[in-house]
Amino acid sequence: MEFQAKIAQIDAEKGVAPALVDRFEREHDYLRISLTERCNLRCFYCMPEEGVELSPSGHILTNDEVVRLARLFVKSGVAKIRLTGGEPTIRKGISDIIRELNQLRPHGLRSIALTSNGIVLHRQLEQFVQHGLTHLNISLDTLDPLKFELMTRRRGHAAVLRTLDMALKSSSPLSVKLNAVIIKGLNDAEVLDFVALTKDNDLSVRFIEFMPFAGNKWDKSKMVPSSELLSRIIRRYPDLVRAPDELNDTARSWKIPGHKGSFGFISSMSDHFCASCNRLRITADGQIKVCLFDAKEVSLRDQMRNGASDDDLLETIGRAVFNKQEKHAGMEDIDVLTNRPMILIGGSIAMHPRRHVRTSLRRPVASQLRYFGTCAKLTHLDDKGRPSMVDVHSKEPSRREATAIGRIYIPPLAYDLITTTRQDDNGTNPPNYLKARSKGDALTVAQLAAIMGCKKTPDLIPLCHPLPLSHISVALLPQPPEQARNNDGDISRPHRQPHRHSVLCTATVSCEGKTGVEMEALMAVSVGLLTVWDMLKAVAGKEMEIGEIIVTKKSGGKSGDFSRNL
Ligand SMILES: Nc1nc2c(ncn2[C@@H]2O[C@H](COP(=O)(O)OP(=O)(O)OP(=O)(O)O)[C@@H](O)[C@H]2O)c(=O)[nH]1
Ligand SMILES: C[S@@+](CC[C@H](N)C(=O)[O-])C[C@H]1O[C@@H](n2cnc3c(N)ncnc32)[C@H](O)[C@@H]1O
Ligand code: SF4
Ligand code: SF4
Repeated sequence: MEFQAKIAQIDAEKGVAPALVDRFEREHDYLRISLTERCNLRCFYCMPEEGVELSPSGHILTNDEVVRLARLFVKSGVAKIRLTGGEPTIRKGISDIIRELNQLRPHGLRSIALTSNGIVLHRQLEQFVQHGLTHLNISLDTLDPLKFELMTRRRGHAAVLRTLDMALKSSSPLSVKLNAVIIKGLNDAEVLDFVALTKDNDLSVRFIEFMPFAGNKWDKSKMVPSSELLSRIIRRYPDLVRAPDELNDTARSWKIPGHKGSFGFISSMSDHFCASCNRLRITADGQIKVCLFDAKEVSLRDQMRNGASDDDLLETIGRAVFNKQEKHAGMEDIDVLTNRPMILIGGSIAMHPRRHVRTSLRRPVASQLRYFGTCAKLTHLDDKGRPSMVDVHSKEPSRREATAIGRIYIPPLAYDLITTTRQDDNGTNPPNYLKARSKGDALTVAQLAAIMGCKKTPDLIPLCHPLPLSHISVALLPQPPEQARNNDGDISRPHRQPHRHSVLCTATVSCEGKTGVEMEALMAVSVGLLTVWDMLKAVAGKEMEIGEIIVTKKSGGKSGDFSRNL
């Protein structure tokens, strides 16, 4: 035993393997494993009412696969594993999984944790603890049985309370936390009742900010910032004090002097804790997901079933970890549509039928590889993902040409100003620099700007080669709505707005060189359109819109000719 403790200590001190360290030097020693996509509740904030399409059972990791991955992660430095779901307690064999995880202690696993809704857990809790469970988080959002039914769309309040009671009385040491997702106007008035639970119980209550996931109808106005809840609690308990947080804890904790327990806030939305993030997750169907809010996933299950070695798996894990983002997007920008619902992440039911979510999430193998940069690499990144200019010294120069187009939508008044002689000003009071100018001046300025911008491309786009351009031609064509509809023909493009006035900018650039000139053509169009904006902003600023910038033709070079019909 002493020997095992020694090994555990050495393992703990050696930190995590490089594969578990990301670009921001975050060491990932906490793994969340989802054991199932199923659940016996239907919490409205976690899954859409219509449910989620479940993966076929053969796609879910087997117990052996779960344990194999757990062992690999622990040997690579993971010290804490949390079992989650769906509802992990309804997975057959969970007790065996906990027992097997317990065998990983000599390799450095210190905590075996479980997050559960507590509905059926009271039947197995004692056994789980005997098998090695050390930390239990029970989710309970309300102390009112009727509200419970409203929030979870199922019954079972009494069963959860029974589990909670049993956990608090557990004979073996068990850390018990209670998770409550707080929703404005629904359960935020119960916060003080939850805090009161900490008086006589060694319990950590955590108030969780409502987070957006596919299908959960998240709305900022339903989210109660942690700071607001804290102010309410301070009004009732002015002498509360900060409580120590565990390293990398999601919660900021507080304690009321004399209370046995504590309470805290998981402010994932208003004050994220990404800088100290040490978490990785495996979904029930065996995908590694490096961030809760990142839709990218790669299948460890498929690799295992195709005979991958532990080294192969670790390499895949390493690439995924390396590419982890610094933090999740801001509150309004989180792209919930491409992510899974929470229940499928572990810790999802989709806006779209699951099939659709699947196609965007489960990438075919080739595109997964592309994502991790092994096969079709981004040409401006080197093997380590650092920016690098492409070396073209061995390429033969050839004639290259590219055409790009783009459009700026403008209001009718602005359209009149650039297409009408200003002497007959109709009293609309245009700015001085547009007054008394003849038709087309603004567009001439934009045309010259586009040509100058094109020549500056390598100065602005870091890894673009400077090229000896032989010709730049730029045309800016004002189009009334009818004309846009008649001769443009590109109405079918998704963002096309044929009912609006616009200026279509076309740039064709050519050179005798070793690389293509599409960046130069795109730059010319972009700068031309921005200059139209600048010239018209005094009369049209808020109503203008630039878009539809695309390459329509390219010729020369090894990749051959390309043309995209308008
Ligand atoms: N942003 C973010 N929030 C997370 C993550 N994991 C869990 N959470 C939040 O924490 C809440 C509670 O999740 P739990 O399953 O109890 O896990 P935990 O809080 O990480 O557990 P501890 O190990 O006790 O810290 C979830 O509802 C989320 O709001 C994560 O990786 N990122
Ligand atoms: C997805 S559940 C899985 C484990 C288990 N079924 C449970 O409810 O505890 C894990 C945690 O995520 C929380 N959760 C689910 N949807 C959430 C959301 N939209 N915002 C914040 N937390 C959420 C739940 O309250 C729960 O505490
Ligand atoms: S939070 Fe999600 S997974 Fe957990 S009990 Fe509710 S519906 Fe089930
Ligand atoms: S949002 Fe992503 S990076 Fe931030 S704490 Fe959660 S998992 Fe970590």
